[in-house]
Amino acid sequence: MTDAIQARRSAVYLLDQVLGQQRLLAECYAAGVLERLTPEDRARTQRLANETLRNLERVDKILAKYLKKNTPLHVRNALRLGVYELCAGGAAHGVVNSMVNIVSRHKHHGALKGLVNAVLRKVAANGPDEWQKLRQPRLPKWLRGPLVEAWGRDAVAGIEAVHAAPAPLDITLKPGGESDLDAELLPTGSLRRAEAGQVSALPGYDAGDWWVQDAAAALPARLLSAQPGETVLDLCAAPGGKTMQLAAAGATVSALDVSETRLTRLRENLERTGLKADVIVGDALEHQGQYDAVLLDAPCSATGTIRRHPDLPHAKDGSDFGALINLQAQMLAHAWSLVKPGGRLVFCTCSLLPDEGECQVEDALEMFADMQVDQSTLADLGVDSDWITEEGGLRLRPDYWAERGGMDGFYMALLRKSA
Ligand SMILES: C[S@@+](CC[C@H](N)C(=O)[O-])C[C@H]1O[C@@H](n2cnc3c(N)ncnc32)[C@H](O)[C@@H]1O
Repeated sequence: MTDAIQARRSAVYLLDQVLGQQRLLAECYAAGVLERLTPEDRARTQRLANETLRNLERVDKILAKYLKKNTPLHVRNALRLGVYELCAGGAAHGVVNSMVNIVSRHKHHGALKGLVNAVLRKVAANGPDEWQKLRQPRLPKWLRGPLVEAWGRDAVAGIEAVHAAPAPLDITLKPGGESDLDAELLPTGSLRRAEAGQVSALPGYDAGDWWVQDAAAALPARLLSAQPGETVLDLCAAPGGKTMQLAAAGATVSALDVSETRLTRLRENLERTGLKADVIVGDALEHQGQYDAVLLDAPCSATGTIRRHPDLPHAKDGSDFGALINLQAQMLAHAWSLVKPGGRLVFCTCSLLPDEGECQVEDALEMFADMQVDQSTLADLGVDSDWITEEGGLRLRPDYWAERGGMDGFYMALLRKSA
């Protein structure tokens, strides 16, 4: 049994954090804000916060009719959640009572419970019909502009259409692992289930036969094609999806990340799957050594993961992207110094912005005379040839394979060093 009010109260708190404090949901979860909830209530809270944020444009359009601009954020967020639930078919009685209860307990805004009751009753009567007529939610202007410039209006509308629904559950199978998962096998080798459900209850989870990894995110390690016995450095490794692929391929893997907290999750993942890697806490820019192959999954805007993280467009405004682009260029240059002559490097980011993908590789190719793009493993990935870019990398977008459920946005390229 879930505690509906508890989950709703926690979801409103999360909305306050994202829309008031510009905190990402992942930061809230890492800080333990949902720790006291049962697994069921935690899942319900996350779903409510995610879906309200995914549909915020529609929700606010409906609320605008009934609400003054200066309504306090906490009250507005309780109403936002209420509108989402009512328009998604939630039972009016339960939704309205919960939201009135949540606002009535607020130490400053309790007096506004009557407003909440009145607005939500009107929304219960008219909201679901109005909702049907509203347009598909758009990305915010600061992000939509650059994406339209890069990919065109139709592509961006296609990306927004995929963002409108929750992502499917994609799974990477350990070689020889349990495959009785009732899932579709994608041409790229990932398994896909339409609904996530309780991941840890699926067959083979406890035995460590597989891990959750978006189909696009599974491709950089396959592009690198690590061989048994090779020394491979995974430079920004946590929480370890790619580390596990490299280790499962039989490589001798070093997994480095600057975040001790995120590395804890990487260690747990390795333990569950029985895979091995040398785990290093450190700054990628200071690491030294020589490796047969390096995988650099650089920190980025994460704009390719919005359907999984619908909070991102609301918590961010693009002001930190310039610093990330500079950091990626520095990391790529340093990572290149760690590759042995004749060795290779995969550079990748889960971004939709060419500045964090294609442009980085074009700049690096100009800077390093001993760097070439290697396309030899692209044909083995099961991707459409249209997705291969001019410089020989691979561009993936959420609207690709939309009829199958789409994929995360990603860029990746395999770079070979002269012997
Ligand atoms: C895109 S995530 C990596 C995801 C990971 N490769 C996977 O497949 O599970 C980027 C990572 O870069 C790490 N990071 C950021 N700055 C770093 C730095 N200076 N040195 C090392 N790691 C860094 C972050 O902590 C984060 O875990």
